[in-house]
Amino acid sequence: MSNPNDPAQRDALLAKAETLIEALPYLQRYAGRTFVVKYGGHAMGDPELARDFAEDVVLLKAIGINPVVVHGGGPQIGAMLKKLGVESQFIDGLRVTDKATAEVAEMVLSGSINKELVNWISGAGGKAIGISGKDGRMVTASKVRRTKKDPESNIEQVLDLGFVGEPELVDTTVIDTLSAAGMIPVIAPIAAGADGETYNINADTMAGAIAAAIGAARLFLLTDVTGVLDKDKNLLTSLTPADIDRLSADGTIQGGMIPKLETCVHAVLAGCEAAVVLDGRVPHAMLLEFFTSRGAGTLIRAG
Ligand SMILES: Nc1ncnc2c1ncn2[C@@H]1O[C@H](COP(=O)(O)OP(=O)(O)O)[C@@H](O)[C@H]1O
Ligand SMILES: CC(=O)N[C@@H](CCC(=O)OP(=O)(O)O)C(=O)O
Repeated sequence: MSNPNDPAQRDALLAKAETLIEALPYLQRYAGRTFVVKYGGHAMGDPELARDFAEDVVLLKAIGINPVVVHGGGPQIGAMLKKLGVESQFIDGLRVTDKATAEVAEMVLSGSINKELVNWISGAGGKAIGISGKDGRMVTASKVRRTKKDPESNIEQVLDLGFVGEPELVDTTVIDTLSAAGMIPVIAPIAAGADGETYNINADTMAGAIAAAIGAARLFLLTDVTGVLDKDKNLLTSLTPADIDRLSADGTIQGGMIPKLETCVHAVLAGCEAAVVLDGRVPHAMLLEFFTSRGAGTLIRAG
């Protein structure tokens, strides 16, 4: 039992009090606002990290901030496809998705992973509700179109990624209703298109579109690196959309970091105050980033 009168314990308890006081301006500024948090598939493998993450989300809710969780599950979809003997191809960090792959993606994301995360949050004392973009017609997806210049002919080629979608319309009614009722929405990155087809959406893209539609105070993208790194692997602590254009053009940003930063730019240009790419391997990464003045990861602002 903690005893503030015990000189041996006093310093540690005072340090705890100071940490809480350090958080006070942030609590005052962000009470009633929404934070969209993207939890990546890589981070889900570690039960201790999952428990820490769930506790952070529940703590945010308890202090009056509305967390909205969007989850990934790329490695888990990959593992299931492997069991089924299906190989995946990625273009610019996006999984080329035929009809059968879309079915597997929906099963893994909306089924097992979504409910696992709901369970972690319930275990930490929160009331989480698992949904996908299909529920309440929250997200209407459109088919992603990508082009690439053929290096020999210099002709622009259209790449077909199949049922890979991006959020075209976001109706936040379901999120607003759940949040106002004291619940924590946990969202799988699957949505229907206006054509009625099921689309597989990159989880970062889904999170950014939702953050943009809500006008979130923060978009947190938890991943498996310390943040955005330069060519010498040094952490870039803050970036603007112009910096990101430059880093994309010179090849510093690759693979999964491409949709992540495209999403951040989209969100901050649409009114989300700031997006942060941070290391989900660090226990309580989100709380440390937000409630202390030390900050971690890469902060992206409109300019
Ligand atoms: N400039 C960069 N800085 C940091 N990571 C980068 C960069 N360019 C590419 N990456 C890659 O992006 C990965 C993160 O994206 P991704 O694998 O999609 O993560 P998640 O599953 O968390 O969404 C990193 O592990 C790293 O390999
Ligand atoms: C189109 C596309 O690439 N969709 C992703 C959806 C899951 C995801 O984004 O998961 P992570 O955040 O864990 O990578 C996929 O199929 O892997």
